[in-house]
Amino acid sequence: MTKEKITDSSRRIFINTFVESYKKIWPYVKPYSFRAFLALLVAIPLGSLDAVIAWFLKPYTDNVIVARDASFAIYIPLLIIGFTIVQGGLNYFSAYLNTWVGTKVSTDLGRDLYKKLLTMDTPFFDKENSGTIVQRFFSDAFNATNSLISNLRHFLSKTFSSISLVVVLFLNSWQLSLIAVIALLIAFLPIRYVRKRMKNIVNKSIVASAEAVKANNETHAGNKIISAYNLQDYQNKRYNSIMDTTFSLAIKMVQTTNWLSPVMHIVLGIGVAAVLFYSNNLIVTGKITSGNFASFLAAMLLLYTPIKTIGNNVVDIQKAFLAIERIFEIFELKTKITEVKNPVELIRVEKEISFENVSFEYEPNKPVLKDINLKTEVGQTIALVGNSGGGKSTLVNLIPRFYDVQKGSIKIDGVDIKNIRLFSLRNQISIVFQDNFLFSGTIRENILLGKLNATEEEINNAVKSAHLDHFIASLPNGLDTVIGERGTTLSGGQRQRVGIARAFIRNACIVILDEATSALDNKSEAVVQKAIDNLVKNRTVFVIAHRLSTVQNADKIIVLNEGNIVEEGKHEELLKNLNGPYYTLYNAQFKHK
Ligand SMILES: Nc1ncnc2c1ncn2[C@@H]1O[C@H](COP(=O)(O)OP(=O)(O)OP(=O)(O)O)[C@@H](O)[C@H]1O
Repeated sequence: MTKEKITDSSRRIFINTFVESYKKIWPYVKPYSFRAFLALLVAIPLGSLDAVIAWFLKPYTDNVIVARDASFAIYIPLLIIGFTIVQGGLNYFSAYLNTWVGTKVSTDLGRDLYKKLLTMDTPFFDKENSGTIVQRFFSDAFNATNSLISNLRHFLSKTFSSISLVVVLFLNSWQLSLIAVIALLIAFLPIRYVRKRMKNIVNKSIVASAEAVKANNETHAGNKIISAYNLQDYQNKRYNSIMDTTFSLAIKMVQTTNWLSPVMHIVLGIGVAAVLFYSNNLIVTGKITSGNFASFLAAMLLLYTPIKTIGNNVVDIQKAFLAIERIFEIFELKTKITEVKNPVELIRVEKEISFENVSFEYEPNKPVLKDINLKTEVGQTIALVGNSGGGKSTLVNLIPRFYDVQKGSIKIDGVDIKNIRLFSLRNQISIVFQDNFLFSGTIRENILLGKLNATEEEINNAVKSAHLDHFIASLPNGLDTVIGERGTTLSGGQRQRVGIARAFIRNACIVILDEATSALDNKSEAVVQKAIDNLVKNRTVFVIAHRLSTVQNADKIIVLNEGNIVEEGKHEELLKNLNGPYYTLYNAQFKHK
């Protein structure tokens, strides 16, 4: 490709991105287009007023300085006061309008980004770290729109200021103006070369600041491990290395962009020198008056500030556009878990849930479940046991479609769950994990998450069934007691029972218990087990438990090792097979006890 072609295509890319970015952000500006338009209009007189001083110098020089006619100068103080008041008022109005529109746009964008985040699926959250999510779904949107709006405001007023000053230049002398304009154009040339290099640095900076946010999040979540293992120095070193990267990227950015200003300064300086050199001839031959020259020079010098500001603004606007590109990339993110057209509504499970030749892998060619066939009738309890990493959690995670099977299918009453409306499928499932996530807020709010419109009676019922009633009665604020973030002010058993109450109030026909009692001591386990017994009554249950004592009453026990069902049956039947994996597991637990 020739040099011109490269230049031409990079210019096209720049203009296209500019237009594309605007097209994308337009729906967000549209509802406020009147104010946005007004803000734009205000920028015209605000910028153009800069030229008044320069233009004024011509009659002033010709009348007062050259012709010595003082009467002309009488109104000047009044004019200056009036002019300043108008410009001050316009400045305030422009800042107000721009901030109003900008903040509206950025908060609307923030709302939509959060809405998008809520639609993302488990495979997405497995892949993205918390820092990247904060950065991409939150910080980027606010920084980009705020920077865009404020830079755009200055860009507009300074552009109008430049245009009006250029008009003054031409009104005074077209010959000198040509020299000045050529100098300005040359000064602007380097701007577009900067963009490509910036993009790379900006992308790296985003990764670095996402790492910093992640490190802060992990320090909060893992504070006990950090204290217990004296990891302060270790964490500090890791954080320092992130900060070093941030610093070197910031410097790289300065090196990439900050040469623009001095280069423009030098080119414009050469322009002023050329104008002065040529103007001697024009004045001597009487082609321009002294007033023309004074006004021209003032306009040219005044032009330097807005042009320089525009240079910086363009760099910042480009940064904002790069951020906007990234924001709109988020809106285009596709989830792996999708819904078919016209999905079936799941009202309740009537007959059975079946796994038919189900195979699954998180990563290509690393099968986690291999050709699983499994059937459970409604109201039955299926227990999953087996070696660690055998695929038990993975298997139950497939039922609410946290992940989709790659081969085979899971069916509810003969309907593939991929054909069921996701909302209705999940509405029929209550899950209790080993570590139930509790949200900041009150105990009541956390229980209500299972069913937002539950009645007081339903809440009390859930509390009783989860064996939480005595504990709640002992609290001064009862159900309205505020628990810390993630429920840190509760014990493990209490947290678990709040999770069970939440699952209970949902009243779903499928219950999944993923090691719901594994983290508890025997005493807490006994209470939680009672709560679980209430939860699973008359429902179809999948239970994963390491303690085999808790699964002895299951209708069917499945032993899952390395992704294969290696044995299945009732407890007593399985124990008869003295060479079988269940017997080995059972024996191992009793020997440990
Ligand atoms: N999100 C994930 N991404 C990639 N691999 C995963 C993911 N979750 C689990 N795995 C892998 O899948 C395999 C099965 O894990 P799974 O959690 O289903 O086993 P498990 O039988 O429940 O184990 P445990 O009894 O220890 O909880 C493991 O090798 C694990 O490393």
